[in-house]
Amino acid sequence: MPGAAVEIDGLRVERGGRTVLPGLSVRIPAGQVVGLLGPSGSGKSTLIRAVVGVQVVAAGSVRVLGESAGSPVLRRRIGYVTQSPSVYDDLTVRANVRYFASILGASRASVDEAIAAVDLDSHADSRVGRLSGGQRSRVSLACALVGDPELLVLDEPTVGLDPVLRRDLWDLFDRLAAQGRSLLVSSHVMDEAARCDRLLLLREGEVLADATLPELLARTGAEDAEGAFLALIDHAEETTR
Ligand SMILES: Nc1ncnc2c1ncn2[C@@H]1O[C@H](COP(=O)(O)OP(=O)(O)OP(=O)(O)O)[C@@H](O)[C@H]1O
Repeated sequence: MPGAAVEIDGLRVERGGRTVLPGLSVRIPAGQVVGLLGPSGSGKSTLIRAVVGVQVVAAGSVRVLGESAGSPVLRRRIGYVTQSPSVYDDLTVRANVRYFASILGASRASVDEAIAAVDLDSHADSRVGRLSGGQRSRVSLACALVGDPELLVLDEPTVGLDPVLRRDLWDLFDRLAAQGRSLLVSSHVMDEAARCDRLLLLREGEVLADATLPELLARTGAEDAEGAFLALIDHAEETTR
């Protein structure tokens, strides 16, 4: 197994007076696409926030690329895309990506590369406020890619995208991983599990499974990711009853 991009030990997070992550420990390998899956409210976004260093943590440690999560030196090494696109509506696609490039000290050429990577060349000079929801999320992704990050953390990047765009984005994730980058991608679209090198299934803030899809299928006897996850969740509920 390759080195770790993220190492989490005993992570406890409380939000709104509730314990959301009670004591999570996990290791996310480098150079792979790791899918973070789980029911709504299971803590995926909270875990992602802890990895990028924007979540108040009650206990435990989160190490990212060998540094403490949230450390300023990580800012240039991590690309983070939140669930709602964080881009400027009144600027063009190119101006948005250029803005992030200038913050990160990235080259002009990398602006065009990032726009091409998300297949928005033909909209580079359109104002973001005039784009569709799926196009806006791709602008966000281009802004995250432009700094050439070692770790990309993407919270539901394919929501609202049609099947062709979803496939194209997963192809892009594969290419980025093949270049040695690490990706942590949350999703609740189960067929996307098949595109991940490794899966992390959360349930109620705990890791229910941390395995490859073939391992999960072998363990549960299910035919697909959805069947495997349902079997694991049913099993977990039976044992806690
Ligand atoms: N800002 C907040 N304040 C208080 N509690 C929150 C806040 N955001 C999320 N929570 C709670 O934390 C828990 C985990 O939420 P989180 O957003 O991490 O789940 P998720 O798995 O990403 O869900 P989804 O798939 O619906 O986005 C939920 O019970 C939620 O109610």
